[in-house]
Amino acid sequence: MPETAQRLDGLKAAREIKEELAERIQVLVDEHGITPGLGTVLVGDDPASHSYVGGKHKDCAQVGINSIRRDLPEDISQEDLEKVIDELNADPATTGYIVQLPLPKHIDTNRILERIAPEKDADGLHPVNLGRLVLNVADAMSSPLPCTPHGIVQLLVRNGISLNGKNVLVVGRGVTVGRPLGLLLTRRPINATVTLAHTGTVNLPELLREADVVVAAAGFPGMIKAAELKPGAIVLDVGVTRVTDPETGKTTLMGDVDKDAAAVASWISPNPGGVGPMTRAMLLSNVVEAAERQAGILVE
Ligand SMILES: Nc1nc(=O)c2c([nH]1)NC[C@@H]1CN(c3ccc(C(=O)N[C@@H](CCC(=O)O)C(=O)O)cc3)C=[N+]21
Repeated sequence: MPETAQRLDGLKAAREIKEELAERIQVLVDEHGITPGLGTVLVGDDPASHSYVGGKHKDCAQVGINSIRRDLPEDISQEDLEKVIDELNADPATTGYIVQLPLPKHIDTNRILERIAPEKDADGLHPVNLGRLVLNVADAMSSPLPCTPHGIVQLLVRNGISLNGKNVLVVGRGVTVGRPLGLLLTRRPINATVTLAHTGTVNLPELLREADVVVAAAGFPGMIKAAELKPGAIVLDVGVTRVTDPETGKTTLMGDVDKDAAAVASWISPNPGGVGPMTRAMLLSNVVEAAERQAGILVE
């Protein structure tokens, strides 16, 4: 099928955002003597997690953010991991940091995430920061936004797309994407009408037919088919699943949206090259913003 949809190019938008951040970092360094630092906490040796964390440090080097990397053994105890969190909370060189998810099964993830100092939460996933989003008081002055939802908004805005009054179907209720995205898109002035679908949803085909915008964040490769979309829909493909070909042993990344959707949609985010790079750009943005708050640049 011919591809008619315009591309929501995440690599291009992320490049623009990184250029803007590099200028703000220069101001922080020159005028305030602060070099922002991003810390990553990585437990175990999952290859996908290693590749993501490696990408984040490469991004940091490009824009002038220092990298603080804590790679820890798979069998680390809850107590020892909490000690690392406490160290990063106390380390002035670490402006913001993330704990790469998923953590091993023996670790209580929520207890770890709650221990991160909210002002150093680069993911925007600390209960205090998610709470500010629920209360609709999250802004650059006070707290970070979750990276993937914020990246999706930026990708649309930077392509001149407004969601005002549009029917947005979010497929997936995960804590990093679906749930906070619903909160973000229903704020003024974004003003979207959001439906949050999940594995318990019984009428997904009907919801898809009505949706002006579809955000697929379910983690089931190829689950959204071209024929199910409303013609002209705007499609954001967030899901990433690593699929290994049993014959060649080669691993490829697959999104939640069928490739043929590009013949039906008006706009589509490629995967890879769409929302993923935007998530990383927003992580950098959260670190720079945290440093600006610390420098007193962002005050009311
Ligand atoms: N605390 C925490 N924060 C996260 O933000 C977080 C996490 N844990 N755990 C895993 C997921 C996944 N995630 C991605 C980010 C960028 C790409 C990305 O940039 N992908 C490239 C392709 C990269 C490749 O080839 O591997 C692309 O879409 O073009 C993908 C996935 C962040 N996550």
